[in-house]
Amino acid sequence: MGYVDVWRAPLAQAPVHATVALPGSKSITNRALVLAALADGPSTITGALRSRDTNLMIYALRALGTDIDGDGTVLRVTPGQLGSADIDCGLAGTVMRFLPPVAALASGPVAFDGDEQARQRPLDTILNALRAIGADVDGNALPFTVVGGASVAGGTVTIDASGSSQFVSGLLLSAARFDDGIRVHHSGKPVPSMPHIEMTVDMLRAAGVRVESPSESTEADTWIVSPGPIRPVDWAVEPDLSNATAFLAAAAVTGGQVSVPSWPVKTTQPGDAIRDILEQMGAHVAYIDGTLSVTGPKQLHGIDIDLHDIGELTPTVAALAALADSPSWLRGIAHLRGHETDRLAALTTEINALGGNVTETEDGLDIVPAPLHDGVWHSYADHRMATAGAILGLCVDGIEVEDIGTTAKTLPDFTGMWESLFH
Ligand SMILES: O=C(O)C1=C[C@@H](OP(=O)(O)O)[C@@H](O)[C@H](O)C1
Ligand SMILES: C=C(OP(=O)(O)O)C(=O)O
Repeated sequence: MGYVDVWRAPLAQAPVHATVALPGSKSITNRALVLAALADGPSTITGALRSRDTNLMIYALRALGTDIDGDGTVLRVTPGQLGSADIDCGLAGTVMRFLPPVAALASGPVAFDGDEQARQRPLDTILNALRAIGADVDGNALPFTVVGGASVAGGTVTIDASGSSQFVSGLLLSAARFDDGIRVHHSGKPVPSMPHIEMTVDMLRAAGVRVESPSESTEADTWIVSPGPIRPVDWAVEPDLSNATAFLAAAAVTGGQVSVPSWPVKTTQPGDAIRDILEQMGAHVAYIDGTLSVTGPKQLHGIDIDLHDIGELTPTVAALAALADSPSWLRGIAHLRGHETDRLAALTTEINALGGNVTETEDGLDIVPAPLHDGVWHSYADHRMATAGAILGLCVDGIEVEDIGTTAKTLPDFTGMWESLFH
């Protein structure tokens, strides 16, 4: 038998009371790094997340020719000539979807590979889109090679982005550097995670790039980026609100109170939606002087919710729902089958293995609360599966989370931060 790395999730003996400062957002950090590498001068990034996904982005951009200085949360990024490189994507969607368009601008071949599980994640949409706008790409999934030709024609491309918003974000982030910019038209079922595309558009605009998004253009589902320079920016990264949701959930399920400082007043991060979700489930949420505080009720209630725009929150919401006093229906998240793992299957299997009653539907999960018991919670190399196990472990004695270390994808000190909830 092989060695299984298990972590005994702490049971909350009393309501959790804590203030938790979260490190920077993965999504904002990795966008800032790409834009800084493509800019026409040096940028700084403060409050950068340092985690597996962001370190992979840093190593990849350095390999491509970018100078990135600083080993902490303050980074100085100086763009360089983009050239041949070998890129390890790990399991990071942002690396495998944001960098192929950058690689197309390099002066030679750029080989991409990643974790075993990453080879299952959908990529053909963006690789085909790159071919359609003049890039030379060999392969349709990891491993693949982009043979950079120092420039990309750009122009109009129609894609089906119903599998991931990152296909659109990836194309838009580099497009100002294409000869003709880009006009991306989506055709297919609705695009998920739209706030993440708004995040891309907002950050491009902050870097001086002209972008038309569907809300302003006459054409639905169409984004247009004009060719032109990407300006250097001093980026200040917001805390990662998706990672914050697990800690806020700790208050919600134990009847305690957790506060997260530096919660942005206005943000495109999907994690902001946890405020409404927790209120709907019966928690009290207060936002005072930039600090978000959640106070848990005696008992949480179920929720009927479309998570299409905020799919990243599903593992947290599923854990909350499994501990509620009435059924929940989580809808609009078929695309989660292409995340780090098939999250719909993983959540169903793992909650049911503890005695739960979850049914996987075509586009989500039906969760009927049932008494849960001890057992091993498998993570499937998915950071958010691991944190969902930790949430359940607060209320169910004897949950052992296998591969808790996988949380390092976006939060290297997860266990330290989680254990600090009890001091
Ligand atoms: O652009 C981004 O930073 C992200 C977009 C979303 O991807 P999908 O649209 O594939 O869900 C999200 O789930 C992922 O965690 C991060
Ligand atoms: C889907 C996720 O990550 P990725 O950026 O790898 O797609 C996630 O963090 O929930």
